Amino acid sequence: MSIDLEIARAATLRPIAEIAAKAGIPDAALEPYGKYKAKIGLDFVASARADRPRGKLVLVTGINPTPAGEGKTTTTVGLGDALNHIGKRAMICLREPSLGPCFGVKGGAAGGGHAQVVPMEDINLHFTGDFHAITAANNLLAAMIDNHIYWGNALGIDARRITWRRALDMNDRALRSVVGSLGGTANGFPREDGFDIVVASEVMAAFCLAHDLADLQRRLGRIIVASTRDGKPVTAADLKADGAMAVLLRDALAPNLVQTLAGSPALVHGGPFANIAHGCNSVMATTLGLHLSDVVVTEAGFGADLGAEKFLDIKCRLAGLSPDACVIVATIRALKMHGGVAKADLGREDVDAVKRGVANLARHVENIKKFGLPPVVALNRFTADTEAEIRAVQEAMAALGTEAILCTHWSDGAAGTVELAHAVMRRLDAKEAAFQPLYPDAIPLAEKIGTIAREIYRARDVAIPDSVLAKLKRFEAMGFGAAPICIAKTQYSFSADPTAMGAPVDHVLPVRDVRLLAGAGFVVAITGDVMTMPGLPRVPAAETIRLDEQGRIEGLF
Ligand SMILES: Nc1ncnc2c1ncn2[C@@H]1O[C@H](COP(=O)(O)OP(=O)(O)O)[C@@H](O)[C@H]1O
Ligand SMILES: O=COP(=O)(O)O
Ligand SMILES: [Mg+2]
Repeated sequence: MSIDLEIARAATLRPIAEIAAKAGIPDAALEPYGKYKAKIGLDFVASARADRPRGKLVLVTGINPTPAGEGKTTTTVGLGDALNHIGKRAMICLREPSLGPCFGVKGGAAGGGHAQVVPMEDINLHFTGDFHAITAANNLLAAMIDNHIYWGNALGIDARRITWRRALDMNDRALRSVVGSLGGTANGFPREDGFDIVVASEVMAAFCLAHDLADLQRRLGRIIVASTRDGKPVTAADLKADGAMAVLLRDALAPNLVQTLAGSPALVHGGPFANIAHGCNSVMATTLGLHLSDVVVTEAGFGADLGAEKFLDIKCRLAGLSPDACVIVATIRALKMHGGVAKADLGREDVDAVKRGVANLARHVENIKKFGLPPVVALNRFTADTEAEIRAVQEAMAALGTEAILCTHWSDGAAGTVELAHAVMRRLDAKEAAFQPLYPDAIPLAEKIGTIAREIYRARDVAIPDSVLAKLKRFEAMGFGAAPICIAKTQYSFSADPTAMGAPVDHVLPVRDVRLLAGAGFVVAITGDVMTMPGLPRVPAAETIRLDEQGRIEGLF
Protein backbone atom coordinates (compact mmCIF):
# COMPACT_ATOMS: atom_id res chain seq x y z
CA MET A 1 0.00 0.00 0.00
CA SER A 2 1.34 3.55 -0.71
CA ILE A 3 2.61 5.51 2.28
CA ASP A 4 0.17 8.31 1.46
CA LEU A 5 -2.75 5.88 1.53
CA GLU A 6 -1.46 4.14 4.67
CA ILE A 7 -1.20 7.43 6.57
CA ALA A 8 -4.57 8.67 5.31
CA ARG A 9 -6.31 5.42 6.22
CA ALA A 10 -4.80 5.35 9.72
CA ALA A 11 -5.98 8.88 10.48
CA THR A 12 -8.92 9.68 12.77
CA LEU A 13 -11.08 12.16 10.90
CA ARG A 14 -13.31 14.70 12.57
CA PRO A 15 -17.00 14.87 11.56
CA ILE A 16 -17.28 17.42 8.75
CA ALA A 17 -19.83 19.45 10.75
CA GLU A 18 -17.09 20.06 13.35
CA ILE A 19 -14.67 21.28 10.68
CA ALA A 20 -17.40 23.50 9.24
CA ALA A 21 -18.27 25.00 12.62
CA LYS A 22 -14.58 25.83 13.19
CA ALA A 23 -14.58 27.61 9.81
CA GLY A 24 -17.72 29.58 10.66
CA ILE A 25 -20.04 27.56 8.44
CA PRO A 26 -23.34 26.71 10.15
CA ASP A 27 -24.92 23.25 9.95
CA ALA A 28 -27.80 24.68 7.93
CA ALA A 29 -25.35 25.63 5.16
CA LEU A 30 -23.96 22.12 4.84
CA GLU A 31 -25.05 19.42 2.40
CA PRO A 32 -23.17 16.39 3.82
CA TYR A 33 -21.84 13.77 1.44
CA GLY A 34 -21.20 11.15 4.13
CA LYS A 35 -19.48 11.92 7.42
CA TYR A 36 -16.32 13.58 6.11
CA LYS A 37 -17.31 15.53 2.98
CA ALA A 38 -19.86 18.28 2.46
CA LYS A 39 -20.93 20.86 -0.06
CA ILE A 40 -21.51 24.41 1.13
CA GLY A 41 -24.84 25.81 0.00
CA LEU A 42 -24.81 28.55 -2.63
CA ASP A 43 -27.05 30.74 -0.48
CA PHE A 44 -24.51 30.66 2.33
CA VAL A 45 -21.69 31.37 -0.12
CA ALA A 46 -23.58 34.45 -1.36
CA SER A 47 -24.34 35.68 2.18
CA ALA A 48 -20.79 35.07 3.43
CA ARG A 49 -19.37 37.00 0.51
CA ALA A 50 -21.71 39.93 1.18
CA ASP A 51 -19.37 40.91 4.04
CA ARG A 52 -15.95 42.44 3.50
CA PRO A 53 -13.30 39.81 2.75
CA ARG A 54 -11.21 39.13 5.84
CA GLY A 55 -8.39 37.09 4.51
CA LYS A 56 -5.05 37.46 2.83
CA LEU A 57 -4.36 35.38 -0.27
CA VAL A 58 -1.20 33.27 -0.49
CA LEU A 59 -0.30 31.55 -3.76
CA VAL A 60 1.75 28.34 -3.75
CA THR A 61 3.55 27.64 -7.00
CA GLY A 62 6.71 25.77 -7.96
CA ILE A 63 9.61 25.18 -10.27
CA ASN A 64 9.32 23.12 -13.45
CA PRO A 65 8.61 19.64 -12.06
CA THR A 66 9.71 16.09 -12.58
CA PRO A 67 6.84 13.86 -13.79
CA ALA A 68 6.08 12.96 -10.15
CA GLY A 69 5.49 16.56 -9.06
CA GLU A 70 7.51 18.51 -6.46
CA GLY A 71 4.99 18.96 -3.66
CA LYS A 72 2.93 22.11 -4.24
CA THR A 73 -0.29 20.48 -3.06
CA THR A 74 1.56 18.88 -0.17
CA THR A 75 3.16 22.20 0.76
CA THR A 76 -0.16 24.07 0.43
CA VAL A 77 -1.58 21.67 3.01
CA GLY A 78 1.53 21.82 5.20
CA LEU A 79 1.55 25.62 5.16
CA GLY A 80 -2.18 25.85 5.94
CA ASP A 81 -1.74 23.42 8.83
CA ALA A 82 1.27 25.35 10.15
CA LEU A 83 -0.56 28.70 9.97
CA ASN A 84 -3.38 27.21 12.05
CA HIS A 85 -0.78 25.68 14.37
CA ILE A 86 0.70 29.13 15.08
CA GLY A 87 -2.73 30.55 15.84
CA LYS A 88 -3.87 32.02 12.51
CA ARG A 89 -7.24 31.13 10.96
CA ALA A 90 -6.17 29.60 7.68
CA MET A 91 -8.12 27.76 4.98
CA ILE A 92 -6.66 25.73 2.16
CA CYS A 93 -8.08 25.95 -1.39
CA LEU A 94 -7.14 23.18 -3.80
CA ARG A 95 -8.27 21.70 -7.07
CA GLU A 96 -10.05 18.38 -7.27
CA PRO A 97 -7.92 15.52 -8.64
CA SER A 98 -8.53 14.15 -12.13
CA LEU A 99 -8.84 10.39 -12.70
CA GLY A 100 -6.49 10.79 -15.68
CA PRO A 101 -3.22 11.24 -13.76
CA CYS A 102 -4.59 9.17 -10.86
CA PHE A 103 -4.59 6.05 -13.05
CA GLY A 104 -1.80 7.35 -15.30
CA VAL A 105 1.60 8.69 -14.21
CA LYS A 106 1.32 11.20 -11.44
CA GLY A 107 -1.19 9.70 -9.07
CA GLY A 108 -3.66 11.64 -6.99
CA ALA A 109 -3.66 15.28 -5.92
CA ALA A 110 -4.57 15.20 -2.23
CA GLY A 111 -1.06 16.03 -1.03
CA GLY A 112 1.11 13.40 0.62
CA GLY A 113 2.71 12.01 3.73
CA HIS A 114 1.52 13.91 6.83
CA ALA A 115 0.29 16.82 4.71
CA GLN A 116 -2.82 15.54 2.98
CA VAL A 117 -6.48 16.38 2.63
CA VAL A 118 -8.71 13.48 3.60
CA PRO A 119 -10.57 11.24 2.90
CA MET A 120 -7.90 10.91 0.19
CA GLU A 121 -9.49 7.87 -1.52
CA ASP A 122 -12.81 9.68 -1.98
CA ILE A 123 -11.12 12.92 -3.02
CA ASN A 124 -8.91 11.17 -5.58
CA LEU A 125 -11.75 9.10 -7.06
CA HIS A 126 -15.36 10.24 -7.42
CA PHE A 127 -15.31 12.82 -4.59
CA THR A 128 -18.71 14.57 -4.79
CA GLY A 129 -19.28 13.91 -8.50
CA ASP A 130 -18.30 17.35 -9.80
CA PHE A 131 -16.12 16.06 -12.65
CA HIS A 132 -18.87 13.67 -13.75
CA ALA A 133 -21.31 16.61 -13.80
CA ILE A 134 -18.89 18.72 -15.83
CA THR A 135 -18.33 15.83 -18.24
CA ALA A 136 -22.09 15.38 -18.66
CA ALA A 137 -22.64 19.10 -19.33
CA ASN A 138 -19.80 19.14 -21.86
CA ASN A 139 -21.15 16.08 -23.67
CA LEU A 140 -24.79 17.20 -23.58
CA LEU A 141 -23.66 20.23 -25.57
CA ALA A 142 -21.80 17.99 -28.03
CA ALA A 143 -24.86 15.77 -28.45
CA MET A 144 -27.07 18.83 -29.05
CA ILE A 145 -24.74 20.05 -31.82
CA ASP A 146 -24.96 16.78 -33.75
CA ASN A 147 -28.65 16.49 -32.98
CA HIS A 148 -29.29 20.00 -34.35
CA ILE A 149 -27.53 19.05 -37.59
CA TYR A 150 -29.45 15.74 -37.73
CA TRP A 151 -32.83 17.51 -37.53
CA GLY A 152 -32.19 19.93 -40.38
CA ASN A 153 -29.46 22.31 -39.15
CA ALA A 154 -31.61 25.44 -38.93
CA LEU A 155 -28.63 27.44 -37.63
CA GLY A 156 -26.59 26.52 -40.71
CA ILE A 157 -23.71 25.04 -38.74
CA ASP A 158 -20.79 24.19 -41.02
CA ALA A 159 -20.01 20.64 -39.87
CA ARG A 160 -16.39 21.17 -40.97
CA ARG A 161 -16.07 24.08 -38.52
CA ILE A 162 -17.31 22.54 -35.28
CA THR A 163 -14.71 23.38 -32.60
CA TRP A 164 -16.53 21.85 -29.63
CA ARG A 165 -15.05 18.50 -28.55
CA ARG A 166 -16.37 15.78 -26.29
CA ALA A 167 -14.76 15.20 -22.89
CA LEU A 168 -13.89 12.34 -20.57
CA ASP A 169 -12.03 12.22 -17.26
CA MET A 170 -9.45 9.65 -18.37
CA ASN A 171 -6.13 9.60 -20.27
CA ASP A 172 -7.03 7.95 -23.58
CA ARG A 173 -4.99 8.77 -26.69
CA ALA A 174 -7.39 6.61 -28.79
CA LEU A 175 -10.06 9.29 -28.38
CA ARG A 176 -7.98 12.27 -29.49
CA SER A 177 -9.28 12.05 -33.03
CA VAL A 178 -12.41 10.02 -33.89
CA VAL A 179 -15.13 9.92 -36.52
CA GLY A 180 -18.65 10.10 -35.12
CA SER A 181 -22.11 9.26 -36.47
CA LEU A 182 -20.99 6.27 -38.51
CA GLY A 183 -23.47 3.45 -39.23
CA GLY A 184 -25.93 4.99 -41.60
CA THR A 185 -28.59 7.70 -41.81
CA ALA A 186 -30.21 6.84 -38.47
CA ASN A 187 -26.99 7.90 -36.75
CA GLY A 188 -26.64 11.32 -38.31
CA PHE A 189 -23.97 12.93 -40.45
CA PRO A 190 -20.46 11.43 -40.06
CA ARG A 191 -17.82 13.97 -39.07
CA GLU A 192 -14.40 14.18 -37.45
CA ASP A 193 -14.55 14.74 -33.70
CA GLY A 194 -12.38 14.11 -30.65
CA PHE A 195 -12.23 14.03 -26.86
CA ASP A 196 -10.35 16.28 -24.46
CA ILE A 197 -9.68 15.24 -20.87
CA VAL A 198 -12.41 16.97 -18.85
CA VAL A 199 -9.89 19.20 -17.02
CA ALA A 200 -9.18 20.85 -20.40
CA SER A 201 -12.88 21.44 -21.15
CA GLU A 202 -14.17 24.99 -21.41
CA VAL A 203 -17.02 23.92 -19.12
CA MET A 204 -14.39 23.25 -16.42
CA ALA A 205 -12.81 26.66 -17.03
CA ALA A 206 -16.15 28.48 -16.95
CA PHE A 207 -17.12 26.53 -13.82
CA CYS A 208 -13.91 27.58 -12.10
CA LEU A 209 -14.15 31.23 -13.09
CA ALA A 210 -17.88 31.68 -12.41
CA HIS A 211 -18.80 34.04 -9.58
CA ASP A 212 -22.20 32.40 -8.98
CA LEU A 213 -24.84 30.23 -10.68
CA ALA A 214 -26.26 33.03 -12.83
CA ASP A 215 -22.77 33.97 -13.99
CA LEU A 216 -22.04 30.33 -14.77
CA GLN A 217 -25.15 30.03 -16.96
CA ARG A 218 -24.24 33.23 -18.81
CA ARG A 219 -20.74 31.89 -19.41
CA LEU A 220 -22.11 28.55 -20.63
CA GLY A 221 -24.40 30.35 -23.06
CA ARG A 222 -21.45 32.30 -24.50
CA ILE A 223 -19.46 29.16 -25.36
CA ILE A 224 -18.77 29.16 -29.10
CA VAL A 225 -19.14 25.64 -30.48
CA ALA A 226 -18.95 26.14 -34.24
CA SER A 227 -19.37 28.60 -37.05
CA THR A 228 -21.59 28.80 -40.10
CA ARG A 229 -20.27 28.66 -43.66
CA ASP A 230 -20.06 32.45 -43.71
CA GLY A 231 -18.05 32.46 -40.46
CA LYS A 232 -20.82 33.46 -38.01
CA PRO A 233 -20.14 32.00 -34.52
CA VAL A 234 -22.71 29.52 -33.13
CA THR A 235 -23.03 29.46 -29.34
CA ALA A 236 -24.45 27.10 -26.75
CA ALA A 237 -27.22 29.63 -26.20
CA ASP A 238 -28.08 29.47 -29.94
CA LEU A 239 -28.59 25.73 -29.38
CA LYS A 240 -30.62 26.44 -26.20
CA ALA A 241 -28.20 24.19 -24.29
CA ASP A 242 -27.10 26.57 -21.53
CA GLY A 243 -30.13 26.03 -19.29
CA ALA A 244 -29.83 22.25 -19.21
CA MET A 245 -26.06 22.49 -18.77
CA ALA A 246 -26.57 24.77 -15.77
CA VAL A 247 -29.04 22.25 -14.31
CA LEU A 248 -26.40 19.55 -14.61
CA LEU A 249 -23.88 21.81 -12.83
CA ARG A 250 -26.05 23.40 -10.15
CA ASP A 251 -25.12 21.03 -7.31
CA ALA A 252 -21.50 20.79 -8.44
CA LEU A 253 -21.02 24.57 -8.21
CA ALA A 254 -21.40 24.45 -4.43
CA PRO A 255 -17.83 24.29 -3.02
CA ASN A 256 -16.64 21.07 -1.36
CA LEU A 257 -15.43 21.13 2.25
CA VAL A 258 -13.04 18.50 3.60
CA GLN A 259 -10.22 18.51 6.15
CA THR A 260 -6.48 17.99 6.40
CA LEU A 261 -4.95 15.28 8.57
CA ALA A 262 -4.42 18.03 11.16
CA GLY A 263 -8.06 19.15 10.98
CA SER A 264 -7.60 22.33 8.94
CA PRO A 265 -10.61 23.22 6.77
CA ALA A 266 -9.98 22.71 3.05
CA LEU A 267 -12.14 23.81 0.11
CA VAL A 268 -11.42 21.47 -2.80
CA HIS A 269 -13.32 22.57 -5.89
CA GLY A 270 -12.86 22.55 -9.65
CA GLY A 271 -9.78 21.17 -11.32
CA PRO A 272 -8.27 22.46 -14.57
CA PHE A 273 -4.70 21.31 -15.30
CA ALA A 274 -2.16 24.12 -15.64
CA ASN A 275 -0.42 22.91 -18.82
CA ILE A 276 -3.51 22.67 -21.04
CA ALA A 277 -5.88 24.92 -19.04
CA HIS A 278 -5.64 27.66 -16.44
CA GLY A 279 -4.70 25.42 -13.54
CA CYS A 280 -6.55 27.04 -10.60
CA ASN A 281 -9.33 25.96 -8.24
CA SER A 282 -12.70 27.71 -8.38
CA VAL A 283 -13.28 31.41 -7.76
CA MET A 284 -16.30 30.29 -5.71
CA ALA A 285 -14.09 28.44 -3.23
CA THR A 286 -11.26 30.99 -3.12
CA THR A 287 -13.57 33.98 -2.54
CA LEU A 288 -15.56 32.06 0.08
CA GLY A 289 -12.31 31.16 1.85
CA LEU A 290 -11.25 34.82 1.88
CA HIS A 291 -14.47 35.74 3.66
CA LEU A 292 -14.22 32.95 6.23
CA SER A 293 -10.55 33.04 7.20
CA ASP A 294 -7.56 35.28 7.87
CA VAL A 295 -5.35 33.52 5.34
CA VAL A 296 -6.23 31.46 2.27
CA VAL A 297 -3.43 29.25 0.96
CA THR A 298 -4.10 28.13 -2.59
CA GLU A 299 -2.14 26.26 -5.26
CA ALA A 300 -1.77 26.84 -8.99
CA GLY A 301 -0.63 23.86 -11.04
CA PHE A 302 2.78 22.90 -12.42
CA GLY A 303 5.57 25.51 -12.50
CA ALA A 304 5.23 29.25 -12.01
CA ASP A 305 5.64 29.70 -15.79
CA LEU A 306 2.21 28.03 -16.09
CA GLY A 307 0.01 27.88 -12.99
CA ALA A 308 1.24 31.02 -11.27
CA GLU A 309 1.19 33.13 -14.45
CA LYS A 310 -2.36 31.95 -15.16
CA PHE A 311 -3.49 32.42 -11.56
CA LEU A 312 -2.18 35.98 -11.68
CA ASP A 313 -3.03 36.98 -15.26
CA ILE A 314 -6.32 35.08 -15.67
CA LYS A 315 -7.97 34.14 -12.34
CA CYS A 316 -6.94 37.25 -10.37
CA ARG A 317 -7.62 39.55 -13.32
CA LEU A 318 -11.07 38.13 -14.08
CA ALA A 319 -12.13 37.66 -10.44
CA GLY A 320 -10.67 40.90 -9.09
CA LEU A 321 -8.37 39.07 -6.68
CA SER A 322 -5.06 40.48 -5.45
CA PRO A 323 -2.57 38.03 -3.93
CA ASP A 324 -0.60 39.06 -0.84
CA ALA A 325 2.30 36.59 -0.92
CA CYS A 326 3.77 33.81 -3.01
CA VAL A 327 5.60 30.60 -2.11
CA ILE A 328 7.71 28.83 -4.72
CA VAL A 329 8.18 25.12 -3.99
CA ALA A 330 11.47 23.59 -5.05
CA THR A 331 13.01 20.17 -4.52
CA ILE A 332 16.58 18.97 -4.71
CA ARG A 333 15.55 16.21 -7.10
CA ALA A 334 13.95 18.61 -9.59
CA LEU A 335 16.90 21.00 -9.35
CA LYS A 336 19.27 18.11 -10.13
CA MET A 337 17.08 17.25 -13.13
CA HIS A 338 17.43 20.86 -14.27
CA GLY A 339 21.16 20.51 -13.67
CA GLY A 340 21.28 17.71 -16.22
CA VAL A 341 20.96 14.60 -14.04
CA ALA A 342 19.02 11.65 -15.50
CA LYS A 343 15.80 10.64 -13.71
CA ALA A 344 17.32 7.33 -12.58
CA ASP A 345 20.21 9.15 -10.81
CA LEU A 346 18.22 11.83 -8.97
CA GLY A 347 18.59 9.98 -5.65
CA ARG A 348 22.39 10.32 -5.62
CA GLU A 349 24.12 13.38 -4.06
CA ASP A 350 25.31 15.82 -6.70
CA VAL A 351 25.92 19.30 -5.35
CA ASP A 352 27.28 20.61 -8.63
CA ALA A 353 24.12 19.55 -10.46
CA VAL A 354 22.04 21.30 -7.81
CA LYS A 355 24.09 24.46 -8.32
CA ARG A 356 23.52 24.25 -12.07
CA GLY A 357 19.81 23.49 -11.69
CA VAL A 358 19.22 26.44 -9.35
CA ALA A 359 19.06 28.55 -12.52
CA ASN A 360 15.50 27.24 -13.03
CA LEU A 361 14.45 28.32 -9.52
CA ALA A 362 16.23 31.68 -9.83
CA ARG A 363 14.28 32.48 -12.99
CA HIS A 364 10.96 31.64 -11.34
CA VAL A 365 11.90 33.91 -8.41
CA GLU A 366 12.73 36.72 -10.83
CA ASN A 367 9.47 36.18 -12.72
CA ILE A 368 7.24 36.24 -9.65
CA LYS A 369 8.85 39.55 -8.64
CA LYS A 370 7.63 40.98 -11.97
CA PHE A 371 4.08 40.64 -10.62
CA GLY A 372 5.00 42.70 -7.53
CA LEU A 373 5.13 39.60 -5.31
CA PRO A 374 8.49 39.01 -3.57
CA PRO A 375 8.42 35.20 -3.15
CA VAL A 376 9.70 32.92 -0.43
CA VAL A 377 11.12 29.57 -1.47
CA ALA A 378 9.91 26.39 0.26
CA LEU A 379 12.53 23.69 -0.14
CA ASN A 380 10.40 20.56 0.16
CA ARG A 381 12.76 18.01 1.71
CA PHE A 382 12.90 14.42 0.43
CA THR A 383 14.72 11.75 2.44
CA ALA A 384 17.56 11.46 -0.09
CA ASP A 385 18.44 15.18 0.14
CA THR A 386 21.83 15.87 1.74
CA GLU A 387 22.92 18.80 3.90
CA ALA A 388 25.41 19.89 1.24
CA GLU A 389 22.73 19.97 -1.46
CA ILE A 390 20.33 21.90 0.79
CA ARG A 391 23.06 24.38 1.69
CA ALA A 392 23.82 24.94 -2.00
CA VAL A 393 20.22 26.00 -2.66
CA GLN A 394 19.97 28.23 0.40
CA GLU A 395 23.27 29.96 -0.42
CA ALA A 396 22.22 30.56 -4.03
CA MET A 397 18.89 32.02 -2.91
CA ALA A 398 20.56 34.15 -0.22
CA ALA A 399 22.73 35.64 -2.97
CA LEU A 400 19.46 36.68 -4.68
CA GLY A 401 18.12 38.12 -1.43
CA THR A 402 15.45 35.41 -1.28
CA GLU A 403 14.66 33.23 1.72
CA ALA A 404 14.77 29.46 1.03
CA ILE A 405 13.17 27.65 3.95
CA LEU A 406 13.63 23.94 4.45
CA CYS A 407 10.25 22.25 4.90
CA THR A 408 9.66 18.75 6.21
CA HIS A 409 5.85 18.65 6.29
CA TRP A 410 5.67 15.43 4.30
CA SER A 411 7.35 13.59 7.18
CA ASP A 412 6.55 15.95 10.10
CA GLY A 413 3.19 17.55 9.26
CA ALA A 414 2.59 21.13 10.43
CA ALA A 415 5.73 21.14 12.59
CA GLY A 416 7.72 20.85 9.37
CA THR A 417 6.35 24.11 7.92
CA VAL A 418 6.17 26.37 11.00
CA GLU A 419 9.25 28.30 9.86
CA LEU A 420 7.67 28.81 6.44
CA ALA A 421 4.43 29.95 8.08
CA HIS A 422 6.28 32.59 10.09
CA ALA A 423 8.12 33.78 6.96
CA VAL A 424 4.82 34.10 5.09
CA MET A 425 3.24 35.97 8.01
CA ARG A 426 6.18 38.39 8.03
CA ARG A 427 5.44 39.18 4.39
CA LEU A 428 1.72 39.53 4.99
CA ASP A 429 2.22 41.77 8.03
CA ALA A 430 4.73 43.92 6.13
CA LYS A 431 2.16 44.31 3.32
CA GLU A 432 5.03 43.82 0.84
CA ALA A 433 2.86 42.77 -2.11
CA ALA A 434 2.10 45.28 -4.86
CA PHE A 435 0.41 42.95 -7.32
CA GLN A 436 -0.03 43.93 -10.93
CA PRO A 437 -0.73 41.60 -13.87
CA LEU A 438 2.01 41.04 -16.45
CA TYR A 439 0.17 42.84 -19.27
CA PRO A 440 -2.77 45.24 -19.65
CA ASP A 441 -6.14 44.20 -21.13
CA ALA A 442 -5.84 46.64 -24.01
CA ILE A 443 -2.88 45.28 -25.99
CA PRO A 444 -3.49 42.95 -28.98
CA LEU A 445 -3.82 39.21 -28.28
CA ALA A 446 -0.66 38.39 -30.25
CA GLU A 447 1.27 40.93 -28.16
CA LYS A 448 -0.02 39.30 -24.97
CA ILE A 449 1.35 35.96 -26.16
CA GLY A 450 4.65 37.65 -26.97
CA THR A 451 4.81 39.33 -23.56
CA ILE A 452 4.34 36.04 -21.70
CA ALA A 453 6.83 34.28 -23.98
CA ARG A 454 9.50 36.94 -23.57
CA GLU A 455 8.98 37.99 -19.96
CA ILE A 456 8.23 34.60 -18.40
CA TYR A 457 9.64 31.96 -20.74
CA ARG A 458 12.57 34.17 -21.90
CA ALA A 459 11.83 33.24 -25.51
CA ARG A 460 13.69 35.17 -28.18
CA ASP A 461 10.60 35.17 -30.35
CA VAL A 462 7.17 33.65 -30.94
CA ALA A 463 6.33 31.81 -34.18
CA ILE A 464 2.65 32.34 -35.01
CA PRO A 465 1.55 31.18 -38.51
CA ASP A 466 -0.45 33.72 -40.55
CA SER A 467 -3.55 31.51 -40.33
CA VAL A 468 -3.35 31.65 -36.51
CA LEU A 469 -2.69 35.39 -36.52
CA ALA A 470 -5.84 35.75 -38.65
CA LYS A 471 -7.81 33.82 -36.02
CA LEU A 472 -6.53 36.17 -33.30
CA LYS A 473 -7.58 39.17 -35.40
CA ARG A 474 -11.02 37.57 -35.81
CA PHE A 475 -11.32 37.07 -32.05
CA GLU A 476 -10.50 40.77 -31.59
CA ALA A 477 -13.07 41.75 -34.23
CA MET A 478 -15.63 39.68 -32.31
CA GLY A 479 -14.96 41.82 -29.24
CA PHE A 480 -12.58 39.53 -27.32
CA GLY A 481 -9.43 41.63 -27.70
CA ALA A 482 -9.32 42.39 -23.97
CA ALA A 483 -9.31 38.71 -23.01
CA PRO A 484 -6.28 37.25 -21.22
CA ILE A 485 -4.21 34.47 -22.77
CA CYS A 486 -3.92 30.90 -21.45
CA ILE A 487 -0.84 29.25 -22.96
CA ALA A 488 -1.02 25.48 -23.34
CA LYS A 489 2.59 24.36 -23.03
CA THR A 490 4.68 21.54 -21.64
CA GLN A 491 5.12 21.74 -17.86
CA TYR A 492 8.69 20.41 -17.95
CA SER A 493 10.43 23.38 -19.52
CA PHE A 494 10.22 27.15 -19.82
CA SER A 495 10.28 26.48 -23.55
CA ALA A 496 7.98 24.37 -25.73
CA ASP A 497 10.65 21.65 -25.74
CA PRO A 498 9.98 19.31 -22.77
CA THR A 499 13.63 18.21 -22.76
CA ALA A 500 15.08 21.75 -22.44
CA MET A 501 15.89 21.78 -18.73
CA GLY A 502 17.19 24.55 -16.50
CA ALA A 503 16.69 28.11 -17.76
CA PRO A 504 16.73 27.89 -21.58
CA VAL A 505 17.27 31.10 -23.54
CA ASP A 506 17.22 32.04 -27.20
CA HIS A 507 14.30 29.69 -27.94
CA VAL A 508 11.28 30.38 -30.12
CA LEU A 509 7.76 29.63 -28.87
CA PRO A 510 5.82 27.90 -31.70
CA VAL A 511 2.08 28.64 -31.46
CA ARG A 512 0.32 26.04 -33.60
CA ASP A 513 -3.29 27.06 -32.90
CA VAL A 514 -5.52 29.29 -30.79
CA ARG A 515 -8.99 28.67 -29.35
CA LEU A 516 -11.47 31.30 -28.18
CA LEU A 517 -13.10 30.27 -24.91
CA ALA A 518 -15.84 32.91 -25.00
CA GLY A 519 -17.57 31.33 -22.02
CA ALA A 520 -14.51 31.11 -19.81
CA GLY A 521 -13.37 34.52 -21.03
CA PHE A 522 -9.88 33.77 -22.28
CA VAL A 523 -7.99 32.71 -25.40
CA VAL A 524 -5.94 29.49 -25.41
CA ALA A 525 -2.68 29.49 -27.37
CA ILE A 526 -1.55 25.92 -28.08
CA THR A 527 2.21 25.54 -28.36
CA GLY A 528 4.54 22.74 -29.40
CA ASP A 529 3.19 19.19 -29.10
CA VAL A 530 1.07 19.71 -25.98
CA MET A 531 -2.04 17.49 -26.03
CA THR A 532 -5.51 18.26 -24.59
CA MET A 533 -6.07 14.50 -24.21
CA PRO A 534 -3.04 12.87 -22.52
CA GLY A 535 -2.19 9.21 -23.08
CA LEU A 536 -1.44 6.52 -20.51
CA PRO A 537 2.25 5.65 -19.89
CA ARG A 538 3.78 2.27 -20.72
CA VAL A 539 3.06 1.09 -17.15
CA PRO A 540 0.01 3.03 -15.89
CA ALA A 541 -0.56 3.41 -12.17
CA ALA A 542 -3.85 1.61 -12.85
CA GLU A 543 -1.92 -1.67 -13.05
CA THR A 544 -1.19 -1.52 -9.32
CA ILE A 545 -4.50 -0.10 -8.11
CA ARG A 546 -6.79 -2.87 -6.82
CA LEU A 547 -9.07 -4.04 -4.01
CA ASP A 548 -7.84 -6.32 -1.21
CA GLU A 549 -9.85 -9.26 0.21
CA GLN A 550 -11.80 -6.85 2.43
CA GLY A 551 -12.68 -4.66 -0.56
CA ARG A 552 -10.29 -1.93 0.55
CA ILE A 553 -8.39 0.07 -2.09
CA GLU A 554 -4.69 -0.57 -2.61
CA GLY A 555 -2.13 1.24 -4.78
CA LEU A 556 -3.73 4.69 -4.80
CA PHE A 557 -1.12 7.42 -4.13
N1 LIG B 1 8.83 15.67 0.77
C1 LIG B 1 8.28 14.63 0.13
N2 LIG B 1 8.78 13.39 0.31
C2 LIG B 1 8.24 12.33 -0.33
N3 LIG B 1 7.21 12.40 -1.20
C3 LIG B 1 6.68 13.64 -1.40
C4 LIG B 1 7.18 14.80 -0.76
N4 LIG B 1 6.44 15.87 -1.19
C5 LIG B 1 5.52 15.38 -2.05
N5 LIG B 1 5.67 14.05 -2.17
C6 LIG B 1 4.88 13.17 -3.05
O1 LIG B 1 5.10 13.63 -4.38
C7 LIG B 1 3.87 13.51 -5.14
C8 LIG B 1 3.54 14.88 -5.71
O2 LIG B 1 3.21 15.76 -4.64
P1 LIG B 1 2.15 16.94 -4.93
O3 LIG B 1 2.01 17.71 -3.67
O4 LIG B 1 0.93 16.37 -5.56
O5 LIG B 1 2.96 17.79 -6.02
P2 LIG B 1 2.40 18.92 -7.03
O6 LIG B 1 1.15 19.47 -6.45
O7 LIG B 1 3.49 19.90 -7.11
O8 LIG B 1 2.19 18.18 -8.33
C9 LIG B 1 2.81 12.99 -4.16
O9 LIG B 1 2.70 11.58 -4.34
C10 LIG B 1 3.38 13.27 -2.79
O10 LIG B 1 2.98 12.32 -1.82
O1 LIG C 1 -2.03 21.07 -13.19
C1 LIG C 1 -1.14 20.50 -12.52
O2 LIG C 1 -1.16 20.52 -11.16
P1 LIG C 1 -0.02 19.90 -10.22
O3 LIG C 1 1.25 20.64 -10.55
O4 LIG C 1 -0.49 20.19 -8.82
O5 LIG C 1 0.08 18.44 -10.56
MG1 LIG D 1 -0.76 19.80 -7.01
